[in-house]
Amino acid sequence: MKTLAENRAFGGVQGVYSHAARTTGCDMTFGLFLPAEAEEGPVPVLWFLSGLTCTHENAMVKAGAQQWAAAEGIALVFPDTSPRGADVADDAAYDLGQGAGFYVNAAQAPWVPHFRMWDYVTTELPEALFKAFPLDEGRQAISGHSMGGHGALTIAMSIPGRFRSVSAFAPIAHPTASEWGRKQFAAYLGPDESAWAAHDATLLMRKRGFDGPVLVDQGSSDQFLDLLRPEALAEAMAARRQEGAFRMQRGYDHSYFFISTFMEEHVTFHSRALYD
Ligand SMILES: N[C@@H](CCC(=O)N[C@@H](CS)C(=O)NCC(=O)O)C(=O)O
Repeated sequence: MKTLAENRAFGGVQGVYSHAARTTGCDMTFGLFLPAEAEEGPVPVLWFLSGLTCTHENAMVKAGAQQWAAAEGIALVFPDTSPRGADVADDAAYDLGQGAGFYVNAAQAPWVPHFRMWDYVTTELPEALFKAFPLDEGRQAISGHSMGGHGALTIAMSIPGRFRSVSAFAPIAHPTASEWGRKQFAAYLGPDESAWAAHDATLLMRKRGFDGPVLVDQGSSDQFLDLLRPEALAEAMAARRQEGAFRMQRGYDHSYFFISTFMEEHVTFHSRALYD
């Protein structure tokens, strides 16, 4: 584990670290905010998965989460969104390849050797984090934006018991019925659509839901609404009688101005579950 930066923030430390990852076969960089309480012992942790074109850095510098996490004594993890490097496959489009890992394990060329973001985020990074930092493995929550909201929802529903709460900002809510999903699943997972269902938040909500509270915020002026398909997830939550809330926020778009506006509510939402 290499320390790239550590800055004092809100009484805690905002760090950036990198490590050689076996799942993705390349060096991976992540951000980790530790609140002051981490000096005394393990603290609860909130994962934040980012969207298309993002690195570990976007949410770390633009979401404004640290002040609220510091107030609640919660750590924040900001993973990267894909493997990276000159020898890692890429695509000219912004929504495929580097910066667009979609939190899946690729099953076909040219993505197979490196694009294993599901394994990286659910297995390898947690192992590395809980070994190296004072984080409480028994108190985890997860959130994310857009492609990262898709990642947060699908991971939370697929690993019952790991996360106490899940939230999302403008998630890609029904990727098997959207070009933000069909294109990438065809590329990474292959043409057999039966393999795609495990990575669709709406389908997972219909099938099993989440054993804990769910909070989804969506801007009504989001420029990507037709690709995100929030109504499908809202319908699935209602049909399942899922604990939680789906909120349309009038006039907000897809940007980090929207995310930072509602970040305090998301952190306190998770804090209630983490300290329950
Ligand atoms: N219009 C963008 C679409 C990508 C986009 O809006 N990405 C969102 C997540 S889906 C984001 O967080 N971008 C980085 C940022 O705003 O810092 C593009 O074509 O590059």
